[in-house]
Amino acid sequence: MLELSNIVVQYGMVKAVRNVSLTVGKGEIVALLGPNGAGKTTLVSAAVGILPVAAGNIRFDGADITKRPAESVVAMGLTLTPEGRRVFAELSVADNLTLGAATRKDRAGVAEDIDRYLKMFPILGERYHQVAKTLSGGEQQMLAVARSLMSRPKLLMLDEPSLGLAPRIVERIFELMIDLRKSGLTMLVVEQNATEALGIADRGYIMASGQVVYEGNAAEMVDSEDLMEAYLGAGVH
Ligand SMILES: Nc1ncnc2c1ncn2[C@@H]1O[C@H](COP(=O)(O)OP(=O)(O)OP(=O)(O)O)[C@@H](O)[C@H]1O
Repeated sequence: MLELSNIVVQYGMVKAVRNVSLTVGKGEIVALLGPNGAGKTTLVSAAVGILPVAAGNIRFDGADITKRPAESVVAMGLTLTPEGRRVFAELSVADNLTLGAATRKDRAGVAEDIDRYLKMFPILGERYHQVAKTLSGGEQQMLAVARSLMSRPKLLMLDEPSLGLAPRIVERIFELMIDLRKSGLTMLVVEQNATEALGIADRGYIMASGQVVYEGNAAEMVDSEDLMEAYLGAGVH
């Protein structure tokens, strides 16, 4: 469904992503792991058109999207929930959700989806008219995910969805990903919680210093203590 080939992304003269190739098949959950500064956020930002690629090719759902602007990529069904619970802080939960559907024209479908996601995230229903900045960290992350889902993605990329959240909320986020997969969503998840991410993923990639240093079957990766130790060190819980 998504095919990144030999991607290079630069900040000025610095190559943050160096020749990375990665694929996500329909229905898969793929985990993208690696230490701080490895280039994971840069890679997913480039994949959705937020950052330009200096070289390489991006294909999504049969089309070349390498040079497409971000809005057009979202409209095609490839959406990123960025790192750091980025919601519109001054807007209500309701407005955040509606804005998530900005690329859609089917009003009735949007209303149905709001109902659906309020059922999936009951806390957002309780806080429906509250401004987002008054929500707890976990609630804001739920809102960020729900807002992304409002664009009706075929493939959702989640950048560190569990970052800074209490263990109980982290567990809830991972359960949610399992539910979303059952509903047919394909996902790429960037995570520091390597063990948990590989626990729900089919395959995993490990990046270090801008490159993919390992890729493999998630169950085999999580069982390999040497691998986890070598590449992920303190990131392993
Ligand atoms: N806007 C920027 N300008 C210059 N350098 C940047 C910028 N954003 C990131 N970098 C650099 O690019 C490299 C990759 O950063 P990136 O945020 O993609 O890593 P990451 O794997 O997502 O890390 P983390 O797990 O800490 O979020 C780092 O060396 C970082 O300092």
